[in-house]
Amino acid sequence: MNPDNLQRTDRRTTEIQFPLQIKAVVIDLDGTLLDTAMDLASAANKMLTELGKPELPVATIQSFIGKGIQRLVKRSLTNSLDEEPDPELFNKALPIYQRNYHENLYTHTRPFPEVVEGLDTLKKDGFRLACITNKAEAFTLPLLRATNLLHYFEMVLSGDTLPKKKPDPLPLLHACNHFQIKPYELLLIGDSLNDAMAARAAGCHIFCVPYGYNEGRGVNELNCDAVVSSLLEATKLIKK
Ligand SMILES: O=C(O)COP(=O)(O)O
Ligand SMILES: [Mg+2]
Repeated sequence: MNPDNLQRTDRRTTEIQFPLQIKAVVIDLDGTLLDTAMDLASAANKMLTELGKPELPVATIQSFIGKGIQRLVKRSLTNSLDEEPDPELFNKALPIYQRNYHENLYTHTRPFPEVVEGLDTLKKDGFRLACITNKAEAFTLPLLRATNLLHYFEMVLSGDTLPKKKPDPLPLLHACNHFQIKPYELLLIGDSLNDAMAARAAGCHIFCVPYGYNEGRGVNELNCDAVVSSLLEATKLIKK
């Protein structure tokens, strides 16, 4: 085992006691609340077709999800995680992507299993709830409304709501300020390295679900307090 893992295991068993005492729960959208990959991938492939480029496998595009729509478009254009496309091509591609995604925002998108049951339980148990996503607000709000999840959340912070998005801690610190709580009284439930890094940087707790989108990084690699099979499972590890 590498020393980093040893340190992490040690920190978990000595400092973390379950059930965790917290006041608010913040939940990631893509890959945690909603299974959006199919609709995100179809919009990317329609964009590629309109630009005369070959389509990509859905699994490839799924591995590009995590850092917002602009990054997803860049990754789809270059078929790589980090390469920058020609700026002119990107400027042409972005509105094509946005139009296609708007047209089919929730054709296949559904909540993952036990999301609704988990949110009902969190609400019944009296936790304050927010959604924090890297997705642009123009897509976030219609999607949460269409899937009947919007009413659970006191606050929704999208990728373009604040000057910085996850993995920056700003959205989580903004939520702590809104709820008037300390960072350690807030739990983020997410699916990716962006969530884990944001939570650690803010000093919040973090649980990860294993079924989401993680840019090719297995959930066990992430520095989180627990891996939970669903939102409903998460409710068993926390108390007010
Ligand atoms: O829009 C993305 O790329 C990811 O969004 P998320 O933060 O809800 O996972
Ligand atoms: Mg996510």
